[in-house]
Amino acid sequence: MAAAAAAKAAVVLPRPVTFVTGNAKKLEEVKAIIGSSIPFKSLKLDLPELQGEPEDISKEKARLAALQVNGPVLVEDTCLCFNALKGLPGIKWFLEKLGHEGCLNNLLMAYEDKSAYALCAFSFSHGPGAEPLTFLGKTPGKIVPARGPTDFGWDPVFQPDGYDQTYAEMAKEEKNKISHRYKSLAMVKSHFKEAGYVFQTTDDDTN
Ligand SMILES: O=c1[nH]c(=O)c2ncn([C@@H]3O[C@H](COP(=O)(O)OP(=O)(O)OP(=O)(O)O)[C@@H](O)[C@H]3O)c2[nH]1
Ligand SMILES: [Mg+2]
Repeated sequence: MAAAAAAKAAVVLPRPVTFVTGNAKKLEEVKAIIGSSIPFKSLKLDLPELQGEPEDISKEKARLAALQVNGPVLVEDTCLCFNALKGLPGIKWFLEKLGHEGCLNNLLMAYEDKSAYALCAFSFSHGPGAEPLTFLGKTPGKIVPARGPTDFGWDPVFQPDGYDQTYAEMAKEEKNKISHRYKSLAMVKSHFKEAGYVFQTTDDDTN
């Protein structure tokens, strides 16, 4: 077969990827982890809080975001899952309504098993109508009484396995080397590297 025929044609995308999120803390971490490896900009949109399995929620978020952006998008859905509760509670309303003690500690009072995992599902869609690709990153740990700064969700009550500190107590750079988000984005970055996407940019695409 001729080399030219064997070479994979580059997929051309109409603009840089838009990372769609309504969560400023997620965005901070995503910027730090992605660095300059993927050309992206961010857009603050509050997408609907869907219910279901994390992978399905993430894909549906990507479909909705691609329609709104009319171009390639990255979204993520993150959940904190308790093994004693078969992966629940997952969703953010538990934390928002009940707080760290009420929700995440008291909920586990009846169980000896305090083990949990943080799960991040990034989805990438080429654009409206394209089937999203999903990348799952998981960090195992346990639920502990809150320790450390309280500026990001359940970080103070999640202590990753192999560490004495909660996510909240760790330096950001340390969390970003082991987190669910880091692991999921490592797969996203590999995908982009292998796919070799070519981005066409317009004047509207500057941050
Ligand atoms: O302590 C934390 N450490 C983290 O690393 C982390 N990542 C997400 N979260 C929280 O978990 C829920 C996810 O819900 P979620 O994925 O739907 O996000 P969101 O609605 O805030 O933003 P988005 O959906 O617009 O992207 C929200 O309450 C987030 O604040 C985290 N909390
Ligand atoms: Mg959300």
